[in-house]
Amino acid sequence: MSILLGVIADDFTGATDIASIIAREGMQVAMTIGIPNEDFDIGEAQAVVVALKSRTIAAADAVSQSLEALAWLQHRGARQIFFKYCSTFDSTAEGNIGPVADALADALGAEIAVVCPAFPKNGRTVFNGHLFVGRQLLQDSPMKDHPLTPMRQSDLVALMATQSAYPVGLIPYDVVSAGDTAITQAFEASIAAGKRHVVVDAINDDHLRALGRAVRDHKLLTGGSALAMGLPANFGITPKPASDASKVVDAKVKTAILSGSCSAATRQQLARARDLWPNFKIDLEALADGRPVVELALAWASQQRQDQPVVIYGSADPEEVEANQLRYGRQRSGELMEHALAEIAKALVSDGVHRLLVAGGETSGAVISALDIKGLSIGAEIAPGVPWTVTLSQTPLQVALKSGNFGGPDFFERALEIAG
Ligand SMILES: Nc1ncnc2c1ncn2[C@@H]1O[C@H](COP(=O)(O)OP(=O)(O)OP(=O)(O)O)[C@@H](O)[C@H]1O
Ligand SMILES: O=C(O)[C@@H](O)C(=O)CO
Repeated sequence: MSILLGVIADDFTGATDIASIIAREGMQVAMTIGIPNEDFDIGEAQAVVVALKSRTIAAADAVSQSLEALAWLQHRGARQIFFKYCSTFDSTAEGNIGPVADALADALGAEIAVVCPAFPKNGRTVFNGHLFVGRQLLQDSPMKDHPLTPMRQSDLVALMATQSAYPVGLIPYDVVSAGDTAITQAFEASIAAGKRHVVVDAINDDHLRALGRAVRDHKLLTGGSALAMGLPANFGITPKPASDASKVVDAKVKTAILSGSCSAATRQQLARARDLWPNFKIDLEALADGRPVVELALAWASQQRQDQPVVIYGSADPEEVEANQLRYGRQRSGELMEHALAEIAKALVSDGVHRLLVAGGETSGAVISALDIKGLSIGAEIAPGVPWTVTLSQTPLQVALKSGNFGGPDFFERALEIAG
């Protein structure tokens, strides 16, 4: 069967985010970790989400991986391609959003591509081309201190223009609120004006649904997951009741919460989790000194009660992260922590942990890659953009990959409540 929608996501949490939104709107979704083999079984999937870990790698590598994913999706007949990036436009000085969007537009022969990271349910809105996180401009939000992709500019037209080789336009709020016909006309005017990428304002879900209708014939869409909300309807698909596919694992399974996310939201969630459950902090300095931190964490975990989750985290406040980065370098600090958490995940799973909650996009990428998981099926939504998933592996694991900034303060408790 040919697929309708092909999604290329630049990180794993973002991939589960968009997969859960598409599934909620009624599409059968398969999610692959990395570019799948030719024989990857997509079953009855109408949409396939290819999860890459390409957000912070070299731009040239992000482009080549994305093009490879595109080729795979085209081979499966995908009628429309969606490049999913973060709702806070997480990117480095080199990209990778612009270079990947350019390359996909070229490969598809797309004359225009929307740029819309808005995710109103999670407080991300775009107004006059500026990205807001709650009431703050992106550049004033905690994203300015992100360990890997500090965002210090909120004007998406300017940001995209520095990353892309093509002219960038804007479809502002007044046009968007006039509805899909007005948006369609504005896209035509943008093409006539020589624009290739167009930032589109959206401050609520109605705007995104109108935009979804207006882009029904576009070959390439780029944006956050909420832009996908209106797409299944373009293919005549209607929403289905919530799935309970996540509840395949016994309720009393051993559970671990692993966090490398240093976002304000995760730190608040962790503060609550630490009050409730046994917890262990990974010391980056000890890791850098080559001390056996992973072994210590595992020995500690093995002494904890089996009927409650263990919480293992590296997450730290911006001052501590900055001090670590000054001492060990930004990339090395991130890699040391990701590697340690991934090794811990591997050992915990072989020791019988069957339910994992992982916080942080890069961290999730490291953990899922280390576990050698090839795909995930999407289950119940814990919070907007964060579903439970079940791994497509011989011994299925129940996994939730939480984007750093997603979820309320009680996210971890809520996740365990609905896990079964
Ligand atoms: N104590 C620490 N010092 C320095 N870096 C750290 C520390 N703890 C974690 N890190 C690194 O910070 C980075 C956090 O990125 P990650 O993508 O995992 O979380 P996030 O940015 O909050 O999530 P998302 O990308 O979903 O928004 C990782 O590379 C992680 O290894
Ligand atoms: O769009 C978002 O905010 C998330 O899906 C994400 O990509 C965070 O890493």
